[in-house]
Amino acid sequence: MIQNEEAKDDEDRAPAGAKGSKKLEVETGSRRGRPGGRYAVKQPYLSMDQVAKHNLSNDAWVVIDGNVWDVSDFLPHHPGGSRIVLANAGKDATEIYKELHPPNTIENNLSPKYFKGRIDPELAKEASYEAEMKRIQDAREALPAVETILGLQEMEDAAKAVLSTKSTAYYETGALDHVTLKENSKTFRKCRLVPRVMRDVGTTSTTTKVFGLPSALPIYISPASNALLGHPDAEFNIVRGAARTGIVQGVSAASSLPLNELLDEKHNMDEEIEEGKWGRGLVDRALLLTVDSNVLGHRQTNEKLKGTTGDAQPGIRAEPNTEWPAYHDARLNWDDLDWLKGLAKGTPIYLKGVCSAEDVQLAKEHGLAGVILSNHGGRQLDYARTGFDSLRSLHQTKPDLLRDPKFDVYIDGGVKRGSDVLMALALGARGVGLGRAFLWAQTAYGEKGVVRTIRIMESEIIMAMRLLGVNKISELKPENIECLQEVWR
Ligand SMILES: Cc1cc2nc3c(=O)[nH]c(=O)nc-3n(C[C@H](O)[C@H](O)[C@H](O)COP(=O)(O)O)c2cc1C
Repeated sequence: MIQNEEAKDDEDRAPAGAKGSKKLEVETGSRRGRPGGRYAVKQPYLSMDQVAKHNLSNDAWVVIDGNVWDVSDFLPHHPGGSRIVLANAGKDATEIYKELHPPNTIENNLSPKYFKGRIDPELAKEASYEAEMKRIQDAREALPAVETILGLQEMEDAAKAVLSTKSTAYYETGALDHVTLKENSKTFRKCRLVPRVMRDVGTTSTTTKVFGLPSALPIYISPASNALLGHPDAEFNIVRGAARTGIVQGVSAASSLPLNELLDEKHNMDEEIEEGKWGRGLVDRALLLTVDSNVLGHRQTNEKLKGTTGDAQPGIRAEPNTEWPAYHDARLNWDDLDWLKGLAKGTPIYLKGVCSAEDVQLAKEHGLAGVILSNHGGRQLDYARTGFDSLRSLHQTKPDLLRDPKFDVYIDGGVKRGSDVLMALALGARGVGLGRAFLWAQTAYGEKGVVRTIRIMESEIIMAMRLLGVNKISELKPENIECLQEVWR
């Protein structure tokens, strides 16, 4: 493949890897080789079987976007080495080519004589689907054992290896320029933990209540849509993992599986888990009203990939559903809460997606059970501040709201380590949500990935508590944390 990150659609520019390619008959900067252009000749479609015969170093064809190219002469000049090209000879190489090259690299650099024809677009689609299946299957087989995954970043990397480009983009993306998205992952770096020493921490306990429900840990699974893009068992993986470990799961209204099926699965888990210590009874509900999504955020990465192929996975729905018009309503306002409270019939309601201390105050005045300080994983309003910064601001401006035993404040966004969780708790959050972490986990290893992620967080939380000199969650105090003055940076 031609590896040239820098190459642009520039008429005067040397071809990709120009130095090494000089001997080759490439048309410098020319677009004449572009299929369908000036030199395009009407000819019957080629079949993939025909292409497959050209898989030798002196006779190598590849298919890119349905166009067939003879790359035999180019092999020795490929800046990334001939081996990678040869490995794709006789095949549809669209996927790997696109990962490594700017658009039109091949068209702009190879002479038209190397253009052999086109594959029937329908067949090309099928071939690239099959190539993607094969890549995913191979990647799954190459995944390391789940027990060897040591941190949440490793879990994310494992998931990305087995996901299609499009599904990765759907999970990963943020709104517009990703300012908030990137900020989320850095937000905890502005603070430091302040340990106390010589305290007996031999009996550390992480148990607490999250959304009024008993929880083994001060973390919960934040609701996220479309788990089915990552794994055929989708949200079942998450239900099972949460039940096994005793943490609370938020279910998205845009979940790929219906709520009643997830609740049935929860009951089944309760039967299965002998001790039932954490599993049983947790189908009690709290209602999270997402208020940062009155319109769907502007996610350009997803929009760019709309209608492209290569998103399919074995047994998995191909297109992420990014629409759900019924779930967005620009008219949503505080007066709607009376209506919702009527429907909820006493089920506690939490507002998810609050940033400002004034809105936290309003939520309390409206008799709600609490709020989640969140920017929706950076997917809604770019430049919105982070959940953690909102918590810091609340702590500075209205600390009483964080001390009210009848009103809970949670945060989410960018949480990857046990220390992140402890920082939030020290400032008064009751618990911390993780969104993508569980999408990645179930994608890579299904239920086992979800359990592994929770166990990793558990061990990091316990370790950090002990090193901080804290035995119980309720012992975490603002004295345990010191932060830079700026709320964002
Ligand atoms: C792919 C994806 C889908 C999401 N879907 C929803 C949703 O349907 N409802 C909702 O309230 N939040 C949704 N969220 C936001 C999460 O609940 C959570 O706020 C966010 O992911 C936290 O950031 P993190 O991913 O860095 O942990 C989604 C997030 C992602 C990444």
